Amino acid sequence: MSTKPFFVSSPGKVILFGEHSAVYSKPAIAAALDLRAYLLVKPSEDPNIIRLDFPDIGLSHSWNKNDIPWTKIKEYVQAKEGKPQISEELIPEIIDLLSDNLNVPGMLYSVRSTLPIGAGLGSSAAIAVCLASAMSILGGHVAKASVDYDAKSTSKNHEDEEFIDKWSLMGEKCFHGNPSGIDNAVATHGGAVMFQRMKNPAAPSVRTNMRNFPPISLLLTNTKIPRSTAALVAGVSALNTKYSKTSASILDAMEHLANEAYQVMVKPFFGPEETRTLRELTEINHGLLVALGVSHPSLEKIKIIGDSHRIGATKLTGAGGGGCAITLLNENVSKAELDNSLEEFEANGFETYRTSLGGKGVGALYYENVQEDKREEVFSEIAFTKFKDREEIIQALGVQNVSGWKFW
Ligand SMILES: Nc1ncnc2c1ncn2[C@@H]1O[C@H](COP(=O)(O)OP(=O)(O)OP(=O)(O)O)[C@@H](O)[C@H]1O
Ligand SMILES: C[C@@](O)(CCO)CC(=O)[O-]
Ligand SMILES: [Mg+2]
Repeated sequence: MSTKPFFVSSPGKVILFGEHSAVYSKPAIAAALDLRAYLLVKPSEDPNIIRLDFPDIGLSHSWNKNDIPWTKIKEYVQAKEGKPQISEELIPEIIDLLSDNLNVPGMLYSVRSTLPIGAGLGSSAAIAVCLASAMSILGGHVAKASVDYDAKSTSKNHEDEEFIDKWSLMGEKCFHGNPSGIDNAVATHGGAVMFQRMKNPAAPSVRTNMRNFPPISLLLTNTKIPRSTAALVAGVSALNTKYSKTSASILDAMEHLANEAYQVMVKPFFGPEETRTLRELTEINHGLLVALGVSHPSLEKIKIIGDSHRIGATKLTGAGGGGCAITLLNENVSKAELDNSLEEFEANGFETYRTSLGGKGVGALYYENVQEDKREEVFSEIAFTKFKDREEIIQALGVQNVSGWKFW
C-alpha cells in the first residue's frame, strides 16, 4: 500500500464495428485512442477525510471515514488470498471496493480527462479503469507497474491487468447498467481488440488482441450533442422487446459484419482492396445502427457532409445519439476535398480530431519515478485541477511526454 501520491491514467477508445450489438454477445472491434483520463491520488490533509474531486464535471464530495459503517460492510466482502472477488451483482462489489479504504488513510481522488465527456469515446470507462487501478494499488492487489512506455507488451503482467479490467467493469455498471465490457477492456489493455461478451454472464468475455492492426486513416468528428450511454442502451433494449425478431436480424447482421471486418483486418497484406472493404462495411454498420434508432440528425449531418465531399466512409461510434462519428478516409482523398469538409464541419459547430489508434492501456506514475526536484509541481493538486485545456494536461502529464510512466 502506498500513501505517497501517484497518478494513474487510461485511454478512451474508438469502436470501429459492433457498438450496441456488443451488449448482445456479438463480436465487436475497438482500439485505444491517444486521448486519456488521469487520476491523482494523494493523502488528505485530514486523514479521516475521503474526497472526490472531479472538476471536469463540477463534482466535489467528501466523506468522513468514521461515518461509514465499515464493520457491517465488511461482512459482505468476499476475498480470496487477500484480493476482493468480483461477482455478478453490483451493490456488494461497490461496498467491497469501498471497504478497501478501511486500511488506508483518507485520500483525495482527483480526475481530469482529455476525452470529450459523453461523446462515444469511452470517457466513462477511462474513469472506471483509473479508479479501479488506483484502488488496486492502494489495496496492494496488484504488483507495481514496471513496464516502460516504449517497452514491448510481451513482458506485461496479464494477471494484474485482468484484475483491473474486471473491477473497472463494475464501474461501468454504475455508469450504464448493462455494459458489454469492451470499453473498459480497451481502456485497461490498450491496443486493438476483437471482443465478445459471453451469453452466460458468469463466463469471462473473449478478447483477441489484434497485433498487426492495419494503419487506418481516421477522422473523428464530435457533434458536441450530449447524450447518455445508459439511455441509448436502454432504448435498444426496448426495441428488442417490442420487435424481437426484426431486431435479432439486425444484431445478427452486425455479427456477420464484425466477423468479416476482422478477417480483412488480420490479413498479412492490407492494401487498397482491404481498405475499400472496410469502408463498405463501415457504411453498412452505420445503416444498421440507424435501424436500431441510435443515430441523431447531427450525426447524419456529418455523414452527409463527408459523403458529399467523398472523403470516405462515415459511421457513428460508441453509443450514438450525438457524440462522435468516425470517417475512414479514402486513400486518394484530395487535400481540397478534405479541407472543404473540415470547413463545413467547423461551420456547423462540430469539432474534428486526427488521432492515432492502438496506444497504451492503463499506466501509473509513482512518486519515486519522478525526479526529486519536480515532485512537488507534478503532484500538485492545485496545478492539476487548474489545467485550462487538453493541451495543458497532455503537456504536463501525457504518458507519451513525461518520463516515469509505467505500465503493467
Ligand atoms: N472527466 C470526467 N470527470 C468525471 N466524470 C466523468 C469524466 N468523464 C466521464 N465521466 C463520467 O462518465 C459519464 C459519461 O459516460 P457515458 O458512458 O455516457 O459516455 P462516454 O463513455 O463518453 O461514451 P461511450 O460510452 O459511448 O463510449 C459522465 O456523465 C460522467 O459521469
Ligand atoms: C453502446 C456500447 O456498445 C458501446 C459504448 O461505447 C455499450 C457497451 O458495449 O457497453
Ligand atoms: Mg461510456
